[in-house]
Amino acid sequence: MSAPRLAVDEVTLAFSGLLALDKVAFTVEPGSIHAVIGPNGAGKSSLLNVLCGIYPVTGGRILVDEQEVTRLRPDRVAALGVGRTFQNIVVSPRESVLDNLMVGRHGLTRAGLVSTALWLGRREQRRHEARVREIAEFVGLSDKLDSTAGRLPFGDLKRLEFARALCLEPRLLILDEPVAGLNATESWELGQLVLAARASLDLTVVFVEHDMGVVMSIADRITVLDFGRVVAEGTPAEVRSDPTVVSAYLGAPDEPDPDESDPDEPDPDDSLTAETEPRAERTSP
Ligand SMILES: Nc1ncnc2c1ncn2[C@@H]1O[C@H](COP(=O)(O)OP(=O)(O)OP(=O)(O)O)[C@@H](O)[C@H]1O
Repeated sequence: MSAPRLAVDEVTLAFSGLLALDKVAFTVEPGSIHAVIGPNGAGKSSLLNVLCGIYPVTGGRILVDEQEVTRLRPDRVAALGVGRTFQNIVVSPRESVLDNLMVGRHGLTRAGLVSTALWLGRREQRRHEARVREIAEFVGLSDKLDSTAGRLPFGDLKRLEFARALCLEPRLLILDEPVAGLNATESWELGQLVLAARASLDLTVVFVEHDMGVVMSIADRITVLDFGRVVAEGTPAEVRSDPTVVSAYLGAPDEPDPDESDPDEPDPDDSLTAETEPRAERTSP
């Protein structure tokens, strides 16, 4: 199955009076990488949660290709090929890397999560394990498969989260702050992995990220949220020069560095800096 189109159509999400999302609308073209950015509290995680069926929308529609997923349960959305990672790493710290990745396969089996350990026949288990090993190799974790997940360095944990989402064989991959907490080199490497996964696995990718170096270097298009509303949308070049975005979220661009040595590798200290401090409580949506 090929990479799907995602359509977010006037989606609204209210939490007892607070509009976390206010008629949010955008389209993600098949095979593209789409970033969602905005200040803290803008509604980015809420958006990812409605895309995955974790939060039921208050209004509007979400379509993956022609399939409306708006009111499907998270497991039904996942079964349609929507995989995701979470802002806070969710792995089983006492299990091995291999077992954590095998759990990522449960949605593809008839047995389901409860009986992951009792799965079907040995042949199917071997088939899943072979695929897990390929994915571990792809993300650079093949020599850590027997390690206990809780003992991994943070950079490997982020790769494990990413790999586990890939183990679902998603068509639409949703990443919540994939490089948060990583250093500049690790962030750049994970960004390159997202690009490689899109190319080799034929994925559509939606991700939330505060690291503007990564956003600007891997996103095809960017949607900017503020107070639950779309305030800008466009290519990285369009968004970084949009005065509304610059004043609401991005700092002013610096002068270009004439000594920049490798134009292919993004400067970890990208000239745009995102506001990541907590914002004052909103007064009106
Ligand atoms: N479960 C919830 N119950 C009530 N309010 C919520 C809930 N989840 C989010 N909110 C509120 O919805 C608004 C949007 O929050 P959300 O977490 O989506 O923002 P965000 O852009 O992801 O922020 P951050 O960058 O800090 O992760 C905030 O005002 C938040 O307090």
